[in-house]
Parts: sequence; structure tokens; C-alpha cells
Amino acid sequence: FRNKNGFPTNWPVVGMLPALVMVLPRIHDYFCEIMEEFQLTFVYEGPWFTNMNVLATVDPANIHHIFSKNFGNYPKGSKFKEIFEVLGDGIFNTDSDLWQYHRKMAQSFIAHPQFHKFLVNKIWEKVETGLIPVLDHASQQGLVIDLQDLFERFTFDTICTIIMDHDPKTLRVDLPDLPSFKALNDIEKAFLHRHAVPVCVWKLQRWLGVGQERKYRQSWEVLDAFIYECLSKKKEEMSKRSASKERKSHNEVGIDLITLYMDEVQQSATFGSNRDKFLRDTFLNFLAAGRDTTSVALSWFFYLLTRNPHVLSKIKEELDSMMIHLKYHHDDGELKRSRLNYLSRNFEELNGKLVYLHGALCEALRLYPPLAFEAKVPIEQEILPSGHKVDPNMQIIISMYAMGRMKSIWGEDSYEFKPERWISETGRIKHQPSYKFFTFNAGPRTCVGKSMAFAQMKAVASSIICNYHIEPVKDHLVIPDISVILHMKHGFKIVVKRSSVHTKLGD
Ligand code: HEM
Repeated sequence: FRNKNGFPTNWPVVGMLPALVMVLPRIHDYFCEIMEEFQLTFVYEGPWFTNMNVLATVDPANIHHIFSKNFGNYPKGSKFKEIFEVLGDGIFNTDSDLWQYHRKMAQSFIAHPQFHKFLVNKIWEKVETGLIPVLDHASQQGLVIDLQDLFERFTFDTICTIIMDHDPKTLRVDLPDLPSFKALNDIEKAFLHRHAVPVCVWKLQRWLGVGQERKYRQSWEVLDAFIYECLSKKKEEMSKRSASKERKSHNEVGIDLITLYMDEVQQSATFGSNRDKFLRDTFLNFLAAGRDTTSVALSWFFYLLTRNPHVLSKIKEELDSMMIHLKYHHDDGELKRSRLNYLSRNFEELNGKLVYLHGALCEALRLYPPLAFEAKVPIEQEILPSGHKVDPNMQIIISMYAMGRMKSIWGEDSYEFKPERWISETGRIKHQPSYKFFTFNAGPRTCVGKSMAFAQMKAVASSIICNYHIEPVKDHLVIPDISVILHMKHGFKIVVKRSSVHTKLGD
């Protein structure tokens, strides 16, 4: 499947498709090999007459050009919108004016100090009332648990709470299978299916209402029902409050995103009768953007810690040094509560001080970016900085997974998990340009939820590291799934033990 120069063989009629099919089960690693070998850019020739030519690139100069310098030439486009049609006219799926409108609103609400307060409060509430009880239960009963599943539940509950002021409580000891939680998983599978099969195939399946497309439609209905119910509850609550002229003080808990959006939408004449649809699209986009990305990042982070105990020790040292005065509690429960209280009460301050933890999270996000691929199609033909020509019949694929592992970008030790890479000589976080550390995208469409994600990851990471010891189940295979989101194919099976009381904090 490769010719003597190392290129995938370009066969008559079928092009390089056989080589691609052969490597599909290990596509992420294959991308790494081929990108390093071909100086970061490679043209894949698809079967004849299919318009399936692809330019795969991880060259930072190309990324900078596509995502920032000539951003206007690379919109999401109609194909993307068709595949992700359930997301409606939300921020992910739109271009031009409507996207700008979404973007401005999202940025201003996420930066709202009252929303930030709400976010931090709710994240810690979920840690204390959801995550810790489930881990304690597993520790007491000696259960094997799937940490990836736990994190998905954690992020689903927190994201629903912070954007819709509704906690579905999927993170409980009995781990319930709620329809809305499951529906989001099925929708994600359908996205992959629509990417993988020819358009005419999935469109026929959609028309017939069969296979993955049937599940897609059903999940769509479940999610709509869930979101519209949350919206109507919130509206009812808001109108009751304004009827009774009651002014709820937000100072204590802060303001959720739905209240900020509803206030804006009520006052704007732009929406007419489409207000509910706008809110539905907005919340579904946030839900899709914020759940699996953060949970997958946490899963790989803990996986890397179990394989790099020296990094875990350094994170513990950093956390210990912040909580020095809590070392001498002797009652186990009391100690755990004190640590948690301390972390949650001082989170704002700690968030900026936990430099090593921040570096370790960035390092995990570099090696295992939650979104593994990004695709673009140019509107007009042009030459990229690498010298390759692209045109509207060509798809450009960027493998974030390969990009984070290139020796020519990150150095000879690019495969090593080294948080030190992110720390400057003065002990501060070293900034890396987004066209090099591409995990959160680059340019005008950079992830708007990055700081939200870091707040969640730090809260979860510090509470678990301070209170528990995690042991991966022996012989359980941890490998990335072949999907747009870099899930662990078989989850991350672990046993958890509460840290001993009598050892030094962090031992
Ligand atoms: C570790 C966690 C996360 C990672 C790695 C991540 C990564 C990304 C990436 C790569 C994009 C670009 C996607 C594209 O345009 O195709 C993106 C966009 C976006 N992200 Fe995140 N994200 C994370 C967490 C979050 C969270 C928690 C939220 C908030 C709920 C969020 C909200 C968004 C939104 C709204 C966009 C669309 C921005 C736009 O198109 O203008 N993300 N994110």
C-alpha cells in the first residue's frame, strides 16, 4: 500500500483509498507518521470522479493562514451545516453576520462577572454533591468504575446547570441513563456516520427513516423536548418573578446564561416569533461544545497521570503548598471537607496560582486534543504558505492529534508528557500561539469556552488528586476511538481509593 518513496500507493480508479481503508483503525497515529514524513502537508488523491481530494496539513504557517490571515476564504459552508443540521442556526453552524451576532453575545455573556460567579459556584456544587459521593461510594464498595463515563456525567450536569439553570443529576451513585444524556451520544455517532458515508447514502437513509438516521431523528426529538421544557420552566419562573415584582438578588450565586440570553432576546425586536428557536439553537450548541470536549480532556489527563507518577507527585506538591495549614486535621471526613472547602472558597486565587497543574492540563490537551480533526473548504482557489494549491473541490483536513505530536513543531521529546514545557524560567505559564497549540482552534473562531473548560478541569483535577488514589484496571486497553471527538474507545476503567488520613497530605 506504499510505493518505494513511502507514499501511499495511488492506484488507477480507486486512488489512495485502499491505503486509507487499511490504516483506518489507527488513523490518528497514521496521520502522525505521514505528516512527519512529508514535512507537515500531504495531498491525498481520492478515487477518480469523486471529488474526494484532500489536503492534510499540520503546518503552523498554513493553519495561521487558513484560520486567521485569510479567514474569509474558509467559512463553515453548506456541507458542514447539512451534517450538523440538528445544531440549527447556532454559533457552530453559521457564518457571516449571524455568526458574528452569536459570537459577540456569547463572548460578552461568558465574560459577565455575575455569570463567572455562577459558573464557579455550580462547578464546586457539582464536585461536592455529585463527584465526591460517587467516588466515595466506589471506594467504599471497591467497585470498578469508568472514569470517562463519570466525567461525561459531570460535564453534562454542569453544562446544563450553567447554561439552562437545570441540573439533570446524571452523576449519582446509581448512574441513571437519562434520555437526554443518551440522545447527545447518539447524535454524535450520527455526525460521524454522515462524515464517513457518501452524502447520497445518508440522505437516502434519512428519507427512509432507517439505521443511524432513524436514531438521529429520535435523539433530535428527545433533545428538543428537553431544551424546550427547560426554557418554558425558566420563562414561567421569570414571569412569576416580574409579576410579583420580586427582584432576586444574584449577588450570592451569580447569574446563569439562560437569564442573560432571555433578557437580551426579550428586548430585541430582531427575533419576532423565532425567539424560542434562537434560544434552543444557542443552548444545544453550547451543550454539544461543552460536554464531551471537557470530559474527554479530563479522562486523558488522568490516564497520563497514572502513567507518569512523577508528574502526579509534582501536582500534589503544588496543591499541598497552597493548603499547608490544612495538614494536621485527624478526622478523615473532616480533612476531606476542609480540603474541598478550601479549594472551592479560594478557587479564584488558586486558579491563577496552579501553574504546574495548568501546564499538565495543557500538555494532556496537546497530546490528546478532544477534537481530533478540523475540516475546511476554500471558497476560492489559492496557494497556501507551504506552496500547495487548494481549490473549492478540495477538502483541507487538519489533524489536531498529529499536530500536537510533531517533532518539527514540539521538539524531539514531542511524545513525552512534560508539563515543564509550558512553564517559563520565571515560573509563569509560557504562552504558545494558537496556530501551534491548535487544540482550541485559532483566529476569530477560537473556542469561546476555553476559560470555562479550564475552571472545570482544575476543580475536578484538584479535588480528585487531593482526596483519592486512582489505579487503572490491569490489562484494560485504553486507546483512542476513531471519531471526531477523541473518546477512549473502551472507556477508562479504574478503582479508586480514598487517600489515607495519616499520610501527609498528597501522599
Ligand atoms: C477542553 C475543552 C474544550 C476544547 C478542547 C474545545 C475546543 C474547541 C474547538 C477546537 C472549537 C472550534 C470548532 C470548530 O469551529 O469547528 C471550539 C469552538 C467552540 N467552543 Fe470549545 N472547546 C472546549 C470546551 C468548551 C466549553 C466548555 C464551551 C462552553 C460551553 C465551549 C464552547 C465553544 C463554542 C461556543 C465554540 C464555537 C465558537 C465559534 O464558532 O465562534 N467549548 N471549541
